[in-house]
Amino acid sequence: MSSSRQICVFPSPAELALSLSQLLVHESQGTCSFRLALSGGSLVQLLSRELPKTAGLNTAGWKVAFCDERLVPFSDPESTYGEYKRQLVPHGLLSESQFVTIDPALPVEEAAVDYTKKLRELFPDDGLPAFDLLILGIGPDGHTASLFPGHPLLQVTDKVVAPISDSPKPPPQRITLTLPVINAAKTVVFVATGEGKATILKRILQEEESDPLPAARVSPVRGKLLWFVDEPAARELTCPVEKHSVL
Ligand SMILES: O=C(O)[C@H](O)[C@@H](O)[C@H](O)[C@H](O)COP(=O)(O)O
Repeated sequence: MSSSRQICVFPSPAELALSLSQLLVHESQGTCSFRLALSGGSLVQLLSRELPKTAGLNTAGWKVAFCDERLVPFSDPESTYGEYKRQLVPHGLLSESQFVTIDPALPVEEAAVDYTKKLRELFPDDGLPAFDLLILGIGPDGHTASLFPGHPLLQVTDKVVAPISDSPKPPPQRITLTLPVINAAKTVVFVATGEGKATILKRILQEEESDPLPAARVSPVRGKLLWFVDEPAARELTCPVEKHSVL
């Protein structure tokens, strides 16, 4: 478990989204290059509602990649990039060229290799890509990105991006950042809302299991780990948390 873990509890998803947007302003200000990786699921709506109205946000130097992506055409409602594009590009907040996207026409193994090359261009130095900020979600099974409990991908240490073709959460074919890349990030923020996440959140944050859930394996090597959760998701937690109210 990370020693610098910070658990921030918000009364509602709206307050959480406001704080997350302020974190993005804070982390990206004063840098000419800000490399961010986003997740799909409910995070898309949460960010898309809040970011366009966030004061002080300068996205000019942003490059936006994905913690995982579903191998479907961008026009498919299941495409994570497709959803962000539909929500954020019309506002002029980000342009299409700022996103680092998969090639959904490739077979899944080749899509992972192709995405690795694109990330290597984004991080020209040797070694593991170290994103400035990663935003992750969690599933009710404890998965994060497309790393699922008990799946062999949890053991992968020699790849930046891995393919998965048997994802228990549809669609089955996806690509995902591997754990070493997630743990190389400078800041990792988990976002979890709703009482459907309460039980798994307690397991992830409070129980030291011999075979930890994927989300419990996230512990940035040199970076910081933040949890942004709402009150229903935090309901079962008995560990120290910070209560925030920003509205
Ligand atoms: O492709 C995906 O589905 C996501 O990237 C996935 O990892 C998501 O972040 C979690 O499943 C949480 O999803 P919710 O926020 O919708 O519960």
